[in-house]
Amino acid sequence: MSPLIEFRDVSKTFTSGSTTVSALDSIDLEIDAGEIFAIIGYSGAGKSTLVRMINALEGVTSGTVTVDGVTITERNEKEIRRIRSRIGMIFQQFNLFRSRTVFGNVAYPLKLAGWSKERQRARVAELLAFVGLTDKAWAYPDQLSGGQKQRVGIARALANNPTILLADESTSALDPETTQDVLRLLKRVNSELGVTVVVVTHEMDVVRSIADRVAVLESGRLIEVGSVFDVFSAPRTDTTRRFVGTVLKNRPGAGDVARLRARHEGSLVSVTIDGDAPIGQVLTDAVRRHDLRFEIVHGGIDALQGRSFGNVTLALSGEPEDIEKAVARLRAVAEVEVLA
Ligand SMILES: Nc1ncnc2c1ncn2[C@@H]1O[C@H](COP(=O)(O)OP(=O)(O)OP(=O)(O)O)[C@@H](O)[C@H]1O
Repeated sequence: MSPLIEFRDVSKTFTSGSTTVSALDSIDLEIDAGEIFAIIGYSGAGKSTLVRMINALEGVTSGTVTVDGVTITERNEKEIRRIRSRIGMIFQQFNLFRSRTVFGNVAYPLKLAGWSKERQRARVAELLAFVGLTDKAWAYPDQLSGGQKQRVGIARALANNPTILLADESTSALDPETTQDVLRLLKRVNSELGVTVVVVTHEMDVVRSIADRVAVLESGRLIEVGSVFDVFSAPRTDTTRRFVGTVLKNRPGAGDVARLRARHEGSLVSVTIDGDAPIGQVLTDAVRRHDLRFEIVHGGIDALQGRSFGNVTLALSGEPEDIEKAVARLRAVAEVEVLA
């Protein structure tokens, strides 16, 4: 099956006066129908530029972008408008019309598409029920909380039954609890309506909460792409490791190791937990068989896409050969590193 969204060797440069900025550099990326795909990167990495190419709000300098089999970078305005009508978008600042009610905001794209008043009413009622805002139909945006405003944004973006929803930093203006509410709603948009969702964010917690796959952008280049589990459990670049470190307790850094060494006797051993490896059982056996003691001194275990994942650092003390044997047994079930 061909991907729903495909970037082939896409580059983008912005030129103003004598300065040229490379916003995107040779991007190859595929997003499949039905997935929740996240694009993460620091400010200026090129995330917005990339996502805005999907609905042709941004053009390419070179390369091609194909959406549902149509190479939009080669199409005229009229054809682009037709494709755009199948793509919804939500924004960090919600972009609602302040002078229109919630009903008026959600009905707006339907009005533009020439729907009758009666059909508009029925569709808006359905959308407001879906996002849980039926009782706010006649409120104005200024009377709503940030989370409610984003729900209106989502209802409006869904009005024309899009196949793709683009969410550009859609929770960045919200507190953590409201963020989770909105992310749960986006998950329902994906699972109940079958909409492919592309989320742009600088927060790894958003990626962990919602995405199936993630791409990491740095200075306009795609440095990593994979399932959320794979990227979190085995990040291949320092930038990705830093992002992962913001939500998961990782292997201790150099400063942590020095501190741990000063406070604990024995060997420091870092064990990566992935799935249901019987780490506890191996440790209990080792303690029983050899004269060994252990202390858990750093780390934590979390759930990631339904699997346990994390890292714990143990201080193992006892005879060196017994520690070696215990480490060998741990190595049989997990990734283990003896910290220098
Ligand atoms: N219209 C423009 N004119 C000139 N430069 C631009 C324009 N749009 C983006 N850029 C530059 O392109 C680079 C990528 O910007 P982009 O907004 O895509 O990054 P981002 O990862 O979305 O960042 P942020 O999280 O801060 O929004 C930046 O260096 C930015 O300054």
